[in-house]
Amino acid sequence: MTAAETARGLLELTRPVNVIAASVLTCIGAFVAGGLTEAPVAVGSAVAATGLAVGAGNAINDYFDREIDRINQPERAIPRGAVSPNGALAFSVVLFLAAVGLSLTLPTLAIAIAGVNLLALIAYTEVFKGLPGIGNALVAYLVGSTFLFGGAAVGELEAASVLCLLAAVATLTREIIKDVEDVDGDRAEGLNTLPIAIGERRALLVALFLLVIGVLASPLPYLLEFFGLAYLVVVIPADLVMLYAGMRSFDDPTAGQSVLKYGTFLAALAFIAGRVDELLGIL
Ligand SMILES: CC(C)=CCC/C(C)=C/CC/C(C)=C/CC/C(C)=C/COC[C@H](O)COP(=O)(O)O
Ligand SMILES: CC(C)=CCC/C(C)=C/CC/C(C)=C/CC/C(C)=C/COP(=O)(O)OP(=O)(O)O
Ligand SMILES: [Mg+2]
Repeated sequence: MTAAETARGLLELTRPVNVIAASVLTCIGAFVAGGLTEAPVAVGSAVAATGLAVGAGNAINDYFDREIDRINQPERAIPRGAVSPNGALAFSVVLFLAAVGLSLTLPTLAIAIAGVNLLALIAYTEVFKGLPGIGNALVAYLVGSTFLFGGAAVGELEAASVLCLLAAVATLTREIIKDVEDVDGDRAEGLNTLPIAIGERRALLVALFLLVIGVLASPLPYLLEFFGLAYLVVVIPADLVMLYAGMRSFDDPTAGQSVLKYGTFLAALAFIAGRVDELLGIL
């Protein structure tokens, strides 16, 4: 294995798209709290801590999942041999320590959120992932908490709390669909995920029900006057993409969860557009 292949493998372990996306969510949490100009250093530290934590969480997840991934995802860095299991674990520890170091420079509430999240990321795969719905709910909380983390970094949580709930519901939906996609490897490893516990179709119905709740609640940031009209202009198409993804998952969970992921990215863009419109009065 060349150094370049190992470096590529280490980068893959972090799932850079998720690292960037989650970091943007933390930045949005600070942005809607009015913090980008008031506390730029704290926002920068929170964004960097989020990215490092997500990279660490993804790397340790692949370390613990290396046997499942030999069935479900053999092309991943550890099963294909690009990174050794111990190398992945050491890499994850370094990222976790860097996230802790940055988090300790933040206000107390942000430190508390980071502490809970970092412990949750370490415990997720070995403790919570195999519990029906519990592991999904923990990942959903972790994604939603990025908004709280960004808001806590600048001391304002009201708007961030609403975004937290919307992101958590959409993530919970996607996590359930992903478990339907992974049912073979998870069953081989003895994991009692939601689709294994209640059946794949019922799990998808639960996921779709949750998604409909989230979509129906999605106008709240506009109705509560956190965001301007531009938010609705962008979030309504995002809602339609997410609903399509939820329904597509019944015949193709792989396609459904992938389309849903990009629907949530469009929803995150709606948060940005809504806040900019609120500040500048564009629409
Ligand atoms: C209804 C409404 C308006 C919902 C808001 C949706 C929203 C903005 C959700 C945020 C989703 C997002 C951009 C998450 C960041 C990326 C991330 C860390 C996702 C969690 O990853 C866990 C996942 O299991 C990893 O699998 P994969 O993505 O396939 O690598
Ligand atoms: C704000 C701070 C300090 C931290 C935030 C941490 C965040 C946003 C975490 C996002 C969720 C995340 C990265 C969870 C890690 C575990 C993980 C990758 C769960 C999904 O993995 P599996 O259930 O094994 O499914 P796959 O490995 O097939 O994707
Ligand atoms: Mg995994």
